[in-house]
Amino acid sequence: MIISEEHIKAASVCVDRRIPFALVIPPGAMKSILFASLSDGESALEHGGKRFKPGFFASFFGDSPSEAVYIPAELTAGQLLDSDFIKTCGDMPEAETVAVERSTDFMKYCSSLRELTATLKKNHGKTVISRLIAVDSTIDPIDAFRRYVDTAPGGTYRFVFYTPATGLWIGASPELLLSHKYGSGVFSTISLAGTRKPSDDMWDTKNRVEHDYVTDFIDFHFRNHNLETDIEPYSAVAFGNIEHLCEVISGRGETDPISLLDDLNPTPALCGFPVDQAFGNILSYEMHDRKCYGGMVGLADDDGFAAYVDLRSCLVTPCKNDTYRYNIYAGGGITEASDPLDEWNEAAAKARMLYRSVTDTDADESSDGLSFTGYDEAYSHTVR
Ligand SMILES: C=C(O[C@@H]1C=C(C(=O)O)C=C[C@H]1O)C(=O)O
Repeated sequence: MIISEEHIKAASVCVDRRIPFALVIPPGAMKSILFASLSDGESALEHGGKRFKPGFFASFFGDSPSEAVYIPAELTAGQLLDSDFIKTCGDMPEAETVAVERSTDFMKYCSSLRELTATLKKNHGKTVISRLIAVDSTIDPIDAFRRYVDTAPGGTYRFVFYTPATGLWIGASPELLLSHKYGSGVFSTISLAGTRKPSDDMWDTKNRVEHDYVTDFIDFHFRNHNLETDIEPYSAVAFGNIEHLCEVISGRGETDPISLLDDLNPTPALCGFPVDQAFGNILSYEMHDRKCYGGMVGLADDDGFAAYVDLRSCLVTPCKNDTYRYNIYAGGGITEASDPLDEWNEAAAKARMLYRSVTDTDADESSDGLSFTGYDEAYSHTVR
């Protein structure tokens, strides 16, 4: 089992006692890594701001690395499972993040997207708009994470973490934002945007246009940091019943890695282009606060760091009667060529695996109007 019983129990103690923690499985890893700490609010960056401190870090959408929350590996699983030790820890603060929000309304989403596409027909560019899918479930969050890990691709960065500032998040990110070994002169990332069914053998123009905004943006910032960019040929990355258009990108040279990360975050894969226009559109047309969705999550050690985009993720809030509210966030790139129903269904397809993990139903069978209904028919029109 990728997550040991000990880590599952230790993570459950952290959830119950609101102890800041992260349980992480990096891409390709066969074992989970646990971080837990009683200290809260410490900066994730070392003095001088040029490196991350060893540990787990996460940030809100649009925040810079210096604002990231930080969890060092201070407490061991053994300590967390020692009830005498836990008694000495006292009570930790409640999460500051109240997450009991409603799912995005289909009609409002469609009218919003119609307005946005009309604006983009004039101004051009791309904006990523997300949906919120809120679902109540009696499935315990650590169990939901275990179920998600069982189904999410092994190439994803799988995480569950809690801090009072962010609340409790579960995710499986297919998107590397930046990895770097200090002093190596190599910076790695991917351009991941464009979504289709695996059965399709073509990437249509809309997907290519959406994708190229991301590649051009990364290439621009790499060059701006005097890095020599190398872009590998297009590939397809599978995520459940969809796949994404991907280019692996590396940059060679020397630059301040934290400042490069700051410039890349968020890329047009989660925000859009031009950046200011996209931020403005998100504020105007999206109907919820993204919180950590679209921010970053990552790991650092003494040698370097790897930061991923916080996506295919949800915020979990404990509710009454042993139920939990799972707020799943999922979106897609909107251009002047977007059709609202297709985009609605594409976001649903991205959320589907997580939805299944946090509930016992398949989304298609759910009767709560969260609507994955019509996915197959509508989606087949999107992807040509
Ligand atoms: C915005 C999301 O995914 C991003 C958007 C994609 C797209 O628009 O095709 C594809 C992969 C991700 O970069 C999400 O999962 O919520």
